[in-house]
Amino acid sequence: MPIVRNVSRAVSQLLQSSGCGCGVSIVPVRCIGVSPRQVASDAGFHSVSFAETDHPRVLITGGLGQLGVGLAKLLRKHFGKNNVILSDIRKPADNVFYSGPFIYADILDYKNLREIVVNNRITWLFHYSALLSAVGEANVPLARAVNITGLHNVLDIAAEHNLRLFVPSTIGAFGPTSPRDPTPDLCIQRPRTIYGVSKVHAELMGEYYHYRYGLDFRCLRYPGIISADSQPGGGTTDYAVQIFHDAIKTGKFQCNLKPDTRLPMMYIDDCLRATLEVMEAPAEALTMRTYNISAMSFTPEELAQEVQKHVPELQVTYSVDKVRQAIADSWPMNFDDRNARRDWGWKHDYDLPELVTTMFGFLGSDSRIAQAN
Ligand SMILES: NC(=O)c1ccc[n+]([C@@H]2O[C@H](COP(=O)([O-])OP(=O)(O)OC[C@H]3O[C@@H](n4cnc5c(N)ncnc54)[C@H](O)[C@@H]3O)[C@@H](O)[C@H]2O)c1
Ligand SMILES: C[C@@H](O)[C@H](N)C(=O)O
Repeated sequence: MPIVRNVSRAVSQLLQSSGCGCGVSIVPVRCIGVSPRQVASDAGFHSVSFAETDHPRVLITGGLGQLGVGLAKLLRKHFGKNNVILSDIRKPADNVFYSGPFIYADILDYKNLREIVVNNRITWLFHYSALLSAVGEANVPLARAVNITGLHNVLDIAAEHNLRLFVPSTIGAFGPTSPRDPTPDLCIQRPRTIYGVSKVHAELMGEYYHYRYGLDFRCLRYPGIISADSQPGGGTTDYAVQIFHDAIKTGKFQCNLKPDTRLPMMYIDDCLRATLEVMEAPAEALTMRTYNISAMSFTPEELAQEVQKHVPELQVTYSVDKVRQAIADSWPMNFDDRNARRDWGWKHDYDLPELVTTMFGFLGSDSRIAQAN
């Protein structure tokens, strides 16, 4: 009994002393072991010049998905090519492999991840590995492992090595009982997908580590992201990328959501710029550690009409995927991002017309538009 009392006294003292989130010295260090793996010595990022050390040393996990390669490109422009390491468990395409440092990193392998962070003196970590909403429902055990166990590894390593940590969340962190039009930063969050549950968990764990251990955790809830030169990884908002490819290739598009399904969306350049901006924001400016960010919101029907301004002969049909539709029906229709705009000056550049024009500019639709006219 006295032991229990002593322990609970110690815990309550700890909790009281760490409430401000500043300067807490205890971090969740896991048992130190010898890693069986070695980072390749020819990876090309060990010999940095002195000037390069002024910049953050960045690691991106899950970097070969829809967003990671673009993020690496943006960060390399700002911090230098060799200061940004892209990682994934997949094999990179030639152009990605030769554009800057790439390394194999499985976020479920704690020791390997720690070794990469230590050997490369990483100071900022962007944690992009995840299974998205639709693929997550198709393989719940894997989604749980990658999205939850993987996050635990990343959090511990980040806290142990004093990293600034970015973890993206999503509109999918809300559910049918959340206010949907608009959805504020702070409201009820009861998502019905393993993806959403894992992202709420990430938000809460990151904030807990911030207040408990002083971890510099930063998180943005992204809308559905639309990009031209990278493919989405199995989400509910994927249709909004596919329509552009199909419009150009076949002039026919079969949408897997109902025509009036309204969801928040964003062009990739806005999303990546927001990510860099929140990471660079002074800590004093951040009144919260998890922010909604918003740009536009549309339905498949509205997107199709805008696309048809560029490809008038596009034929759109609807064949609803029940799983994706149920997910979309539980997500926000509009996102309230006033806190991000107030605290660190978030401002989107792309609305729907600019998005569609930019996508066709990238995908080289000129010949098709010419044919249509
Ligand atoms: N793309 C969007 O519309 C969107 C919207 C909201 C939030 N997000 C979030 O942004 C992040 C990046 O999204 P994305 O669209 O690039 O995802 P994606 O599905 O395209 O890519 C995820 C990457 O994670 C990797 N991965 C899977 N298991 C791994 C493991 N064990 N170790 C290391 N890597 C592993 C995959 O190989 C893949 O390349 C995710 O966390 C996602 O939840 C994306
Ligand atoms: C919105 C988002 O997190 C992802 N694009 C998905 O649909 O799952």
